[in-house]
Amino acid sequence: LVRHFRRSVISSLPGPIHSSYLAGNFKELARSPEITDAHLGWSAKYGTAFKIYGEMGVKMLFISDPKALHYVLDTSGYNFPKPLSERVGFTIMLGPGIISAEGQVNSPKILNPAFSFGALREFLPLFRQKASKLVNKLKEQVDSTTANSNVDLVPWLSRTTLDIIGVASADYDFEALDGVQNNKLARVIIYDNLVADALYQMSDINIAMPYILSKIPSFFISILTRLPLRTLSKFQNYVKVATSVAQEVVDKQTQLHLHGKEGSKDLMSLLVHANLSEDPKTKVGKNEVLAQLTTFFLAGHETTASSLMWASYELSKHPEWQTKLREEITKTRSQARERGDIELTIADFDSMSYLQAVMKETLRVYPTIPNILRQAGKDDCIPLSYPVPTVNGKIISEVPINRGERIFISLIAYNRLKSIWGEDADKWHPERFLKEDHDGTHADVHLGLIANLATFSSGIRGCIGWRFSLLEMQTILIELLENFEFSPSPGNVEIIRGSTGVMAPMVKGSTSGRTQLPITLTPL
Ligand code: HEM
Repeated sequence: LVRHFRRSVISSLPGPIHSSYLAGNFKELARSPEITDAHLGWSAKYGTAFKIYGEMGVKMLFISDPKALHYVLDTSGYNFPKPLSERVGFTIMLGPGIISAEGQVNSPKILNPAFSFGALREFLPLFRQKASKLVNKLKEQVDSTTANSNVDLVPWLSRTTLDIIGVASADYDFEALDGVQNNKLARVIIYDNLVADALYQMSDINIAMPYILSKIPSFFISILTRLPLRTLSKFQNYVKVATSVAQEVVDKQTQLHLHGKEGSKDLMSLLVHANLSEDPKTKVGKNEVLAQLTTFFLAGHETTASSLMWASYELSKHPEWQTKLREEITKTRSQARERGDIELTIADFDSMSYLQAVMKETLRVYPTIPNILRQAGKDDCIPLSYPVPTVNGKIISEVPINRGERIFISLIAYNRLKSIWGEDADKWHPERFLKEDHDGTHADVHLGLIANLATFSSGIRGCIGWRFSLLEMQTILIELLENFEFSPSPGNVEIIRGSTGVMAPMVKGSTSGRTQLPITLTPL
C-alpha cells in the first residue's frame, strides 16, 4: 500500500488515454491495425519518454530515449529485471525457460558456448542444407504455364527456420519442410498458426491475465491457467506437446552421454551434460532443461522467419537491391573459389557490404519483437538524452523511478528515431548503412548487439541467439536470391505489420488473423 501511494514522477508525465481499465494501453498496442501504430503515433505526440497505462490502471514509463535504454539495459541491467507479470506470461507461452528466468539459474551461462563464433561456424552446413531444401520445395510450386509462382512465403520460411532450430538445439528434425502433418509439434506451431492465431487482437482479459496472475500466490496460478481462455489454452497445448518432444530428445541424449558417447555439439547436448553434472555451480535441473528446449523451439524460429519475410518483402519492392546483392554474391563466390573454398564462410558474409546493409536495415525497420518490459528493482533515476516536459510544464532531464514501477521499452520507436537515423528513418533505405552520416554510428549513445539497433535488445539479457539468427538469415537469403527473382504479388495486395505479438506480415483487409506474405517468385 505504501508503495502504491508513493509519489510517482511517472504520474506527472503526459501520455495517451486508455480505453480499457483491465488492459490499459496494452489494448491499443494489441488492437491497432498495424503493430507499429500505437508506438509511433504516441512517440510523435509525446516524445521519447512519457506515461502509458498498464493493466488495471497502473502507470508505466514508455521509453525510446537512447540514454534511458542504455541505462536500463546496459549500465544497470541487474537493477532492472523483467517484471513478474512478463515472466508469468512467458512461462504460460513457452514454459519456465531462460526468457522467464530471473536470478540464480545456470542455463544462460551453460548455453553461451553454443553461440560462440567457433560453434556457430559448425551450423553453416545445416543452414545451407535446409536453405537448399527450401529452394527445391519452392521450385516445385512453380506454375509451368506462367513460369513463375505466386507463393505465400510465411509457411515456407517458418518451416525452414523451425527445421533448423530443431536440429541445432536438439539434434531433432521436425521435417516441417516435408509437410507439417508429419510431426505433431510442427503441426501445432505452423499449421495452427500458433503465435499469430493466439495473439492477434487479444481480448482484454487475455491481455491482463499475466498481470493478474503475478499478483496472486503462485499456488493459485496453476488453477487459474486452466481457465478455458483461448490464448491460454493454445499456448498450454504448445507447452504440452513441446515438452513431450523435449522429453524424448532429452532421454535419447542422456543415454548417449551415459554410454560415453558425446552426442552432437548442439544446445541440448550442453544442457544434458549440465543436467548430469554433480557440481551445483553448473547443474541444470531436468525441468529447466525441458523448458529451455520449448523456449528455443519458439523463440528461435518465429523471430528469424519473420525477419526473413520482411527482407523478402522489401526486396520484392526493390529489384535494384536484388541486382546489387546478386552481383555481390557472384563476386564473393568467385573470390572464395580462388582461395580454394567451396562454400562461403562467415568472413565472406561479413565482407559483403550490400548484404550487411540489407540485413541491418530490415532489422531496423522491422524489429520482430516490438517492445520489452522491465521493472525497477530499487528506487533509481533514469537519465534522458532528450529532456521532456511534465504536465505542469516543468522540463526534466531524468526520470526518478520507484522500486516496482514498470518500464515499457519500445524497440520500434528507438529504431525509428530521426535524431539517430535521419529524416528518412521511416523508410527502408539500406544505403544508410553504406554511408556514415545516417547509419547510427555517430550517435552519442551506443546501444544494442549490432549496428546500434535495439532489435535484439541490449546488455545482460540481450538476445542470446542474435549471431545464430543473422548467419541463418544470410545463408537463406543468399540461396533464395541465387535461385529466384522476387516481385510483388499481382493485384492490389497490401501487406501490413500484423498485431500478432511478433511483427509478422498480414494482408490488409484479411479477417482470417493468419500471417501471410504472397510474393511472385520467378526461377532464375
Ligand atoms: C531476428 C531474430 C531474433 C530477434 C529479433 C530476437 C529478439 C530478441 C529480444 C528483443 C530479446 C530480449 C527479450 C526480453 O528482454 O524480454 C531476445 C531474447 C532471447 N532470444 Fe532472441 N531474437 C531473435 C532470434 C533468436 C534465436 C534464433 C534464438 C535461439 C537460437 C533466440 C533466443 C533468445 C533467448 C533464449 C532469449 C532470452 C535471453 C535472456 O532472457 O537472457 N533468439 N531475443
